[in-house]
Amino acid sequence: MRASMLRLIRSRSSSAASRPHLLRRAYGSESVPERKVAVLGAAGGIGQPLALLMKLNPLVSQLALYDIAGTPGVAADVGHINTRSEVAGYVGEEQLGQALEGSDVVIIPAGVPRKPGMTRDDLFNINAGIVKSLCTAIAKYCPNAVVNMISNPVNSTVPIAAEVFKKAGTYNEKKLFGVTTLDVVRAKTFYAGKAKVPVEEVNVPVVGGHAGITILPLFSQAVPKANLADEDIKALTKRTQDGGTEVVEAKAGKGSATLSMAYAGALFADACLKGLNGVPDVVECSFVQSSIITELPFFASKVKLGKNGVEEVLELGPMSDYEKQGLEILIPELKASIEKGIKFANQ
Ligand SMILES: NC(=O)c1ccc[n+]([C@@H]2O[C@H](COP(=O)([O-])OP(=O)(O)OC[C@H]3O[C@@H](n4cnc5c(N)ncnc54)[C@H](O)[C@@H]3O)[C@@H](O)[C@H]2O)c1
Ligand SMILES: O=C(O)C[C@H](O)C(=O)O
Repeated sequence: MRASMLRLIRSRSSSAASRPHLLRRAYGSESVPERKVAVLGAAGGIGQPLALLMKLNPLVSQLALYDIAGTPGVAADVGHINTRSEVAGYVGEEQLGQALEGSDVVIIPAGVPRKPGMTRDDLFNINAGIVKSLCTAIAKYCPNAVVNMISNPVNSTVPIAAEVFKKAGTYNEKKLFGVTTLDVVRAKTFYAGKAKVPVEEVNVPVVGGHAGITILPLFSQAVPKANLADEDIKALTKRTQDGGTEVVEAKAGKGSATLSMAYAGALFADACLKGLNGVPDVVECSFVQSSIITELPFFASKVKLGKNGVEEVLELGPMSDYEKQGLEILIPELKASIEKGIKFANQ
């Protein structure tokens, strides 16, 4: 999201916000299409700040906030912010169809979070069913939408979504994304701190999946370059892999990452919207259907985003021996999580 653009929108009066043609002029000759974004689980720990951040995004014209409870309040609150999008709250299954209809992007942070001592896979029993029913509705009401899956365990919920869409005859592998942006956000932050480089200049690809050792940051490709010792790289890798657990333990039973996840989710949704709008060279890491990288059907890697979703899954690039070893080790665990999701969706 361009800060200058946001300032321009904010400086317009609220009456202009209800007249989209005036907002179009604010972008000069650029045509900014209407885009509907739906957030499922919008009253939750991630959902609320994510709703706020999507309300601040000038690429969004309609924001649908859905949950099983609490969304009228969240929608009324966020809806008073004088930015472009119209906000509506939807509550309960009978309003899910309305929330989804016409959506370009659906973001799913619905489901239970971890408590200390739990793995992400421990969430499977509850979250798999939630994701299955939400994806069944997506297939019915907005089969062409880009889906950003946040609900854990992402390594299994993305395959569940794919199977549900396949059964409904709506699966488009270019439009289903597991959101792994928080791993990239953490890797950037931790690397900048250790390498003592400005964090806003840092880039680090993170590949594999989104749980423990399946999270593989490629610090050998980090920019700006820094000559960190092997021990430092190992510690940074471990901290990135355990980033979620670090937050779960610090919150001591009150859930997992919500604010940093909302930031990461908003960043990834913004990249998807830019891709849909034809902005060139939008590249983010994401857990997607993948055939060129490993034998696994899904894998997180750098992905080029375009008007149809995934435009290209990019190769991993040169890796250190330590990273190659990490890649080998993660494959059996990631494979099992993917298979678990596929099996669940088909039973
Ligand atoms: N991908 C990632 O990097 C990442 C990061 C952080 C958290 N997460 C995951 O995101 C999920 C949500 O975390 P949270 O902290 O926001 O949890 P939360 O409990 O605070 O919020 C979850 C929300 O989902 C709603 N919900 C439950 N069932 C629903 C359904 N059938 N339809 C719609 N909404 C439903 C709940 O009412 C609640 O408001 C968890 O599974 C968590 O593990 C993923
Ligand atoms: O760790 C969790 O359970 C939530 C999330 O996957 C995270 O990485 O913070």
